[in-house]
Order: sequence, then C-alpha cells, then structure tokens
Amino acid sequence: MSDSSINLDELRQRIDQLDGDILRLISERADCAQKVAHVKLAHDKDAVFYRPEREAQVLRRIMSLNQGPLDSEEMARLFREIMSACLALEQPIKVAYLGPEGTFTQQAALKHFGESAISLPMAAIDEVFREVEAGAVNYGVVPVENSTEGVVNHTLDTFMDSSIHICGEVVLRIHHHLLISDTTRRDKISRIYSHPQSFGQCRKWLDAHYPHAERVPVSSNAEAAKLVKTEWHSAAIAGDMAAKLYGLERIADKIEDRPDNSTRFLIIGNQQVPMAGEDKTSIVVAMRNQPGALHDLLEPFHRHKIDLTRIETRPSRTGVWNYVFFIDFKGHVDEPRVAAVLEEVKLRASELRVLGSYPQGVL
Ligand SMILES: C=C(O[C@@H]1C=C(C(=O)O)C=C[C@H]1O)C(=O)O
Repeated sequence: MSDSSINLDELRQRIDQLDGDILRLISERADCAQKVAHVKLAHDKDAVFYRPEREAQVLRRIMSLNQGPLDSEEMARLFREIMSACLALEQPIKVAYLGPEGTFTQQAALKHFGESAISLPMAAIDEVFREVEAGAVNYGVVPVENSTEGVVNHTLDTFMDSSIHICGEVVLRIHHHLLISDTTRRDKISRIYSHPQSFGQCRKWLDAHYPHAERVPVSSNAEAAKLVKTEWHSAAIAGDMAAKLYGLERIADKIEDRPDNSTRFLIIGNQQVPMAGEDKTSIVVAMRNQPGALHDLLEPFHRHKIDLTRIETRPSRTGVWNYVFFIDFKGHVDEPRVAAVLEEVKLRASELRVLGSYPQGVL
C-alpha cells in the first residue's frame, strides 16, 4: 500500500467519525428546538414558532465565529438549512410567493426560510398579500426593488391597501441565462421570451448578440422557460431554478448587463418582530401638498442621525394621501431615537404607518 492510500483511508475514517459527531450534535440541536416549541406553547397556545430576530442572531453569530476554511456565507447557508429543518419539527412553515414555480421569488423564499419550508406559488403579488392576511399561509415573499430596473411599484401600491407587516428582507444576486430546449435549433433563434424586468436587465447583451430576435414579454421567467419547451425557434431568459425545472440547456451564462444585478424581496406576515441588533424599519408617510414638504419630512431623520437606506414616491390614490413616501431606514421602532423621530414625523405628516421593523438581510 502506498503512503497516499494509507493517508486516504485514515482521512476517510476521520471523516466518518466527524460525520457521526455532527449527526449526534444536529440531533441534539433538533431536540432542543422541539423543547423550545413546548416552552412557547406552554406560555401561549397561539405561539409563533418562527422567530426572524433569533434566526438572524444565530446566523450572524455563526458568521462571526467562523474561522474557515469554508467562507462565512457558505457556513451560514449550512446553518440556515439546519435551522430550517429544526423549525419544521416545531411547525412546518408555509410560505406563499409570487409564482409560478421556478421564479426568483421562490429562490428568495427558499434562501430565507431554507428548503424545509413549504413554498406555495401565487399568480399575483396581491394574492400573496391576501393569502397571508387570510392566515392561509404563515408568510409571503414579494419582490420590492431591483438594482438595475428599480422599484416594483405593484408591491408598494399593495402595501397602501393592506395592514400586513414586513417581517424580513432577503437580497438575491440575480443571474440570467439564455436557455433552449433539446428541440431548439440554436442557429435559428428568432424569438426570445422573458419577463419585462429581465429584458431590462439584459438589454445590452441582447442588442449585441440577438439584435434581430423578437423579444416577447411574458408574466414570469418561469413562464418563458415553459414556452420554450414547445418551440424550436425560441429561447428564454431565466434563472437556474427555471432552467432545472424545465430541463433547459444554458447556451449563454450570466448575461445580465451589470454583474452586481440583485433584487431585494420582502417577507410579509402578521407578526411584529422584536429587535435583532441590526434592524431596518419601513414606513409609509403621506404629506400634504405644500412647499418644503419633503424637507420637513426628512429633517428629523437628519437631526437624529438616522441612516436612510431608501426613499420612493408613489402617487396617492386617495384625496388625503397627497404625496406618499415609502422610506426605509436603519434602526428598530423599539429604539428610543427611532421612536422620537417617528413622533416628530407624525406631527408633520397627514398619515404615518409603520410597515415593520425587521432584521437586515443576513445572507
Ligand atoms: C428554536 C427556536 O425556534 C425557531 C428555530 C430556531 C433555531 O433552530 O435556532 C430559531 C428561531 C425560531 O425560528 C427559537 O425560537 O429559539
């Protein structure tokens, strides 16, 4: 036997031993999570099992303890799945997302809740809101902004008519691929299907590589992938999940114009989330239509040194809500300086609603 094969055997024995240890420790952890469930139920028969603030703390702690060789994000992803499986023992969590199956929103849902969550596709953003409001699912996931194409207006508008809370956020790096089926003639592609947002994100690449192909907008990338299955002269722009779901081949990878192309999704629910340590708050404010309104609104944030991360304006749909601003900032409503700012804003605004305080996206 050569030296290298002795080493290999020893190393494999060591790996078997470690796997046994990891198995025992994960089972012990799952046991603890089940006990947590019993404690929660003993205090409150309608207890909420999923705790976004605690999960964010667990993941952040793992990332800060990690010393390699795996990188911290990779390690956090593994723990994300362990937590997801532990939570499923307490209560399998149901999540509605903007479908159909294979969309980036489903990918975001699974990234946030882990693969043990039950994810249910909905046909439209307002349907996701309705399912959550009706209590048919525990949470919902909807896209809210893309780094290249900007805000998803429909999501913001739906918040105006809803009493739902934001419980979390998740940012997903969006990679688009050009996909074909096994019957597609790759030299004869004359039509490309995709969602309008994705066409926007791949505009330059398409102009350079397929200037003459017809661009046909459809309701989702997954729908685009599905259509390609039946047409020999068509291709689709979609992501990995849709490619796998419909068994398509990637003929060009990562064709988005900007390498940092990413989309932010919101987790919506009926729950108010306690402080996690690194939190964000989203509010919607209506101001009267008068000179200096925006300045009056932002001045208290500046004075209390609160870091704004986003501000969007939407046209008001009622007489009262003249200007409607969606504002995100760092901090939690339970922090005194945030409470102080909101008190001041309330005096200056015709309407103020806190959509939610939630942990900043960890993964
Ligand atoms: C175990 C708990 O319940 C759930 C599972 C968690 C975990 O596995 O670490 C963390 C938060 C909750 O979503 C808890 O609240 O601590």
